[in-house]
Amino acid sequence: MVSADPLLRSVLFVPAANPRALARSASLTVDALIFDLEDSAAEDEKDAAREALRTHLLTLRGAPTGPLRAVRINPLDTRHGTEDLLMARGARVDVIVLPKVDGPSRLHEASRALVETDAPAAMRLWAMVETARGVANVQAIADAAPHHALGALVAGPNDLVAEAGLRLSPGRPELMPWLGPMLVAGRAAGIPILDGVYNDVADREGFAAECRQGRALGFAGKTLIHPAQIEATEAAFSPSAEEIAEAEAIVAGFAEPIAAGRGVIRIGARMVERLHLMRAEALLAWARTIAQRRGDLPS
Ligand SMILES: CC(C)(COP(=O)(O)OP(=O)(O)OC[C@H]1O[C@@H](n2cnc3c(N)ncnc32)[C@H](O)[C@@H]1OP(=O)(O)O)[C@@H](O)C(=O)NCCC(=O)NCCSC(=O)C[C@H](O)C(=O)O
Ligand SMILES: [Mg+2]
Repeated sequence: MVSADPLLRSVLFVPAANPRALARSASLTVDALIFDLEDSAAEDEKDAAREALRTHLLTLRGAPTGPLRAVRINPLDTRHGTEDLLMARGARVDVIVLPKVDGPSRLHEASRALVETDAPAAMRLWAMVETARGVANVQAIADAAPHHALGALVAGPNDLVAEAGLRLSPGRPELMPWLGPMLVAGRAAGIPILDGVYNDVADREGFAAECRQGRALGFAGKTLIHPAQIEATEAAFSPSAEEIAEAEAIVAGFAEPIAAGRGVIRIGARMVERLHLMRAEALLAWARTIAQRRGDLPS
C-alpha cells in the first residue's frame, strides 16, 4: 500500500503577540500552526511575544496529537533571531520557519545553530521564499540538504508583491512568474510547497477560488491568517468524491487479469498508463490519511 505524505493542507499563522489568538489556536482543527514572531509582532512587542509563546508551547507540550507545531522566527542576523530559535528548539516544536530565505547559506546557518544546541534530528526547517533573490536562488535553496532537512518551501506573496512592485488583479496572474520557480524547484527536490496567504478575510469567494487555483498549480496546501479560512482550504486541498471514484476505477482496471503485464489500458474512452496508476494509488493513500484524521478510518 502506498503511504501518504503528512497533511499540510491548512497551515495557520498565529500571531504570538496576540494572546487571544494564541489561546484560540489551541482549540482549532488544522493541519499545522505557525506561531509567528516575525512580521505580525512589532519591534517593541517581539520580546514579550517570544515569552508568551514559550509559556504557551510549554502548556501544549506532551499533548500526544494535534496540529504540527511550527515557529516562524526573526531572521538570524537580527537581534531577535537567535533568541527565537533557542526558544523554539527548547519547546521542541516540529518545525522552525525561516523568513526571507534568499540563498542556501540561510538554511545552513540555521541548521548549524540547531546542531550546536543538540536539537532533535526530526526537527525540520521550512524556508519562506519571499524575496527576489530567494526566487532567483530557489533551486539551490530546495536542494540544500543540511542536517535538519528542509521540510517545505513557503511562498510569501506580501513581501514579493512589495519588493517587486506588483499590482495584483483577480486570479493573481502578475504573481505567477514568482510562484512558478518555487513550484518547479520544490517538485524537483521532492519537497512540498505551500501557497501564500490571502489577506481579505471577508472575501470568502475570492479565497475559495485562490485555494482551488493553488491546488491546481500543485501546492500541497495554503498558509492562512484567520480561522475562518480553514474549512475552504481543507475542502480545496482534499480529493473530491469524483477524484476518488476515478482513482478507484484506475486501480480496479489494472487489477483485471487482462491488464497483467500491460503498460497501458483503456478505461471508457480514455487511455490510462501505469503512471496514472501510481498517481491514483497516491491519491487514495492521501484520501485514507484524511479519513483517518477525521476519525472515519482507524489509523
Ligand atoms: C487578520 C487579523 C488581524 C484579524 O483579526 P480580528 O479582527 O481580531 O479577527 P476576528 O475578530 O475575526 O477573530 C475571531 C476570533 O479568531 C481569533 N483569531 C483571529 N485570527 C487568528 C489567528 N490567525 N490564529 C488564531 N486565532 C485567530 C481571534 O482571536 C478571535 O477569537 P476570540 O478572541 O476568542 O474571540 C488576525 O486574524 C490576524 O492577526 N491574523 C494573523 C496575522 C499574521 O499572523 N500575520 C503574519 C503572517 S502572514 C505573512 O507574514 C505572510 C508572508 O510572510 C508574506 O510575505 O506574504
Ligand atoms: Mg513575509
